[in-house]
Amino acid sequence: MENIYSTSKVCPLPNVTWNLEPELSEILAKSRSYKKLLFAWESWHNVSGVPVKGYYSRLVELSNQASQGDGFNDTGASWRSLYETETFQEDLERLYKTIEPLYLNLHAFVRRKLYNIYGPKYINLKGPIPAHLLGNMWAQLWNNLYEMMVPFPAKPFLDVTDEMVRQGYNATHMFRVAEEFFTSLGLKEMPPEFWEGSMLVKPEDREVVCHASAWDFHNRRDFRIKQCTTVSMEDLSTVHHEMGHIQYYLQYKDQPVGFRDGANPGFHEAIGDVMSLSVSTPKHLHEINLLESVTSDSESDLNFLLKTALETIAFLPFGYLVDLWRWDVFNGNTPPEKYNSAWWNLRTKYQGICPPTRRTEEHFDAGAKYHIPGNTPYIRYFVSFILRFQFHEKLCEVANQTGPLHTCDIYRSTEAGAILKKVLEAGSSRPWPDVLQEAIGTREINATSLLKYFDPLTKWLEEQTANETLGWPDLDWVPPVPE
Ligand SMILES: O=C(CCC(O)(O)[C@H](Cc1ccccc1)NC(=O)c1ccccc1)N[C@@H](Cc1c[nH]c2ccccc12)C(=O)O
Ligand SMILES: [Zn+2]
Repeated sequence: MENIYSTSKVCPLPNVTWNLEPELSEILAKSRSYKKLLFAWESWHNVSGVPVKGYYSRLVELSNQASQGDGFNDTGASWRSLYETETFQEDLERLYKTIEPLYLNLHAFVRRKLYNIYGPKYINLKGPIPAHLLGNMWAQLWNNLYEMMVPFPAKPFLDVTDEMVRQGYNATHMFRVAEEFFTSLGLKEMPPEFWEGSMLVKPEDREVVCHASAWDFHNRRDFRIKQCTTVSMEDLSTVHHEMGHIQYYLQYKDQPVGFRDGANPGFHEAIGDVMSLSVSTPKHLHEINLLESVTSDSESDLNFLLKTALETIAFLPFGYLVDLWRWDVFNGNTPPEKYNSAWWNLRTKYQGICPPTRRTEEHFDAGAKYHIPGNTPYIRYFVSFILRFQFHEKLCEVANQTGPLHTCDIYRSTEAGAILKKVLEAGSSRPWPDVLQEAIGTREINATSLLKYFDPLTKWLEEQTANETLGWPDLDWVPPVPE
């Protein structure tokens, strides 16, 4: 299934082939042509999803057998057990409810902006947003819409992709920049084996799994990243994300092998992204010469907060629903003949999006997202996106970063690095609530820090959407298919 996903191609013309990376992702990110976006979206979902459906239902059977052999009811139960919390699913629902109001405001704001671009034919101001218009193949990150909805365009533009290209950035340099951020905190540098063994760009001569990943070879020396890096700000974030995994590996490499894991899977996913919260600030981008001028006033702050919300708040419903769908598949509530309707029910219920064209049970749209054919759990990202802000708040405090949380940059703070180092070297040797308590003074994962971070934006978004319909009461609306 991973091979089908990684080698699927769309051929719009006889001698033109589009892979997911980079061609199709770039179209979803940059095109504003409704029809071109629809072609790319529908082609990818058909070519990558449909062929894996049969294999997937077989994987569910085999995986459940293995999990039952381990004493679990099904694979979903096995995956959830890693969080060692009896009330895990209730905790998640409560977490989601605390951030849902902010998501609804962001959704209404973005829908109105898309209405101004695509018009009433394709955007229903009381309905879900067509899934192919959000700048990302899965509508999971909306950062590529930022340039179309900058609140105060007169301020410096915060996506530094063009500047990175202009300065001749390449993949290796992006990884060096990320490494330098980690070492500035007193954390470890990448060992020589990392630079020798990693695959940082898509090779010309062979098919590879382009979905980024970080690997521990369990010999306490070899740690590698495989990433088809392109020069963009979005990929700079992924570089930090992957290097966060390597830093965790490096810090816990002397633990017994059974403890060489994150305190829980959400911890492993959060480390690199905590760095990104500092790196993406205008102040930091200016410091590393990617942003010519930096203005610190409330309008610039709102520009930055909106961009960050498009990369984090927008993700939360998707981060939540993927395993809501999968847990029901593993426990039998969702049989193969309901895979696609169950997927789209959740996609509309939580994300407020709809398929841009009719989807049937002939299709398997969950299979068009790496982690399904790759059989990689997903709730870890939802947990990490919340946890990231709790770490950020604490690290900013110890870094003596006064001022609003969203302007904080922990760069060069060895005090902040020391807090993180203790978390990382513990690996999974102690229960995660103990590790969290020792690091930031609370035993629970909660959205308080996240809501505090976005507070200025929340108020502004509420004003902006005062006359909008929040949510998508026209639940069953779908856009017309363009002639
Ligand atoms: O999938 C990834 C990054 C890939 C990974 O680093 O999480 C990778 C996935 C993977 C797992 C297992 C086999 C192959 C790939 N996970 C790891 O490399 C990894 C490393 C150590 C421990 C656990 C996982 N991100 C998710 C969520 C995400 C989207 N945008 C983001 C921005 C920042 C952080 C995460 C995301 C996604 O793309 O949908
Ligand atoms: Zn990851």
